[in-house]
Amino acid sequence: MYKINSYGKINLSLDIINKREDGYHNIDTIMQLIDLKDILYIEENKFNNLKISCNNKEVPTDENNLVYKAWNLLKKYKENDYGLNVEIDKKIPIAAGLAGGSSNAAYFMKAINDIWKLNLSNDELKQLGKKIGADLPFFFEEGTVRAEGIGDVFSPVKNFKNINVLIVNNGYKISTEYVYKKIKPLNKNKIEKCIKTIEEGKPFKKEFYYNAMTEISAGICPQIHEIIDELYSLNASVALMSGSGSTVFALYEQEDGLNNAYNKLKNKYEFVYKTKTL
Ligand SMILES: C[C@@](CO)(OP(=O)(O)O)[C@H](O)COP(=O)(O)OP(=O)(O)OC[C@H]1O[C@@H](n2ccc(N)nc2=O)[C@H](O)[C@@H]1O
Ligand SMILES: Nc1ncnc2c1ncn2[C@@H]1O[C@H](COP(=O)(O)OP(=O)(O)O)[C@@H](O)[C@H]1O
Repeated sequence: MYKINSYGKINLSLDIINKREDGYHNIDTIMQLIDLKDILYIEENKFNNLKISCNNKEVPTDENNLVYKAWNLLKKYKENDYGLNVEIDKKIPIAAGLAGGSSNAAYFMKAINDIWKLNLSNDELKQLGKKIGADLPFFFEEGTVRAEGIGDVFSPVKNFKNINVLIVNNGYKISTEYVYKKIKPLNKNKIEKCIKTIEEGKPFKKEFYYNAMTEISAGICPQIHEIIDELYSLNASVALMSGSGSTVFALYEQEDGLNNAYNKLKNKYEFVYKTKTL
């Protein structure tokens, strides 16, 4: 049995640059790995197939699961007749802007590459992952990176690890596709300023953190604005929606500020987690 951590991500800032010929959008974002994680339990079976189980009944366990899509991409590289049973212990809220599904698929790909010695390079895995979703390539980079293109062209950012993060999600699921369909590219070119303020370190300057998707997602889930305001009233240094939402994350420079906000909100919203950047 192999036990694999499958970490989530937040977008420390997100800009939409323009719409591409292929219908996707060029984005400019700072992606940050966080210690909020699912756990994948993987073991071989003798049936040359993939069996997925999950403690969250809202996660599909058929070919719609992104792990299944990863299996379909990788199985042609294996030189054995074994299959795999994958149990997903789901902690990351679904359709939340935290890329839980993409993370599961990416960490599954890394694990199988190692377990079955497929000898695929990180870049080959990244290119395969991109076929499953635009968020997958990030999980072959990890840490803190600037992502452009559809989210697959990376440049380094000074690492931003071990920062206190409060994750607040009211359980409202938002379709990424819906938000991208509604959004007008803004290209506010604010990412450079956010990178600069990250490189300067603390104190965090909230005016430089920005998510171009917030207004669209808050249009269908107004509570996003309420949660942001509430987090600022609880002394968050930064409070911002992650990705297409509905998750809002807050950065706290001090542990006691984080603990105070957590204790005030933990019984008010469906998912409230204390975590750290990785
Ligand atoms: C918004 C972001 C920001 O990190 O994250 P989430 O909120 O999903 O976590 C990502 O761009 C989400 O990436 P991901 O969720 O993998 O998107 P995909 O499954 O590849 O695409 C879902 C749909 O979103 C649109 N899409 C996605 C990525 C992109 N750069 N441009 C797009 O227009 C496309 O219409 C696509 O059909
Ligand atoms: N392993 C998985 N974990 C979570 N959601 C998954 C998974 N595989 C497929 N899905 C589907 O993907 C959608 C949400 O994916 P997720 O990565 O959680 O969203 P987001 O990218 O917004 O964080 C949901 O519709 C869910 O049914």
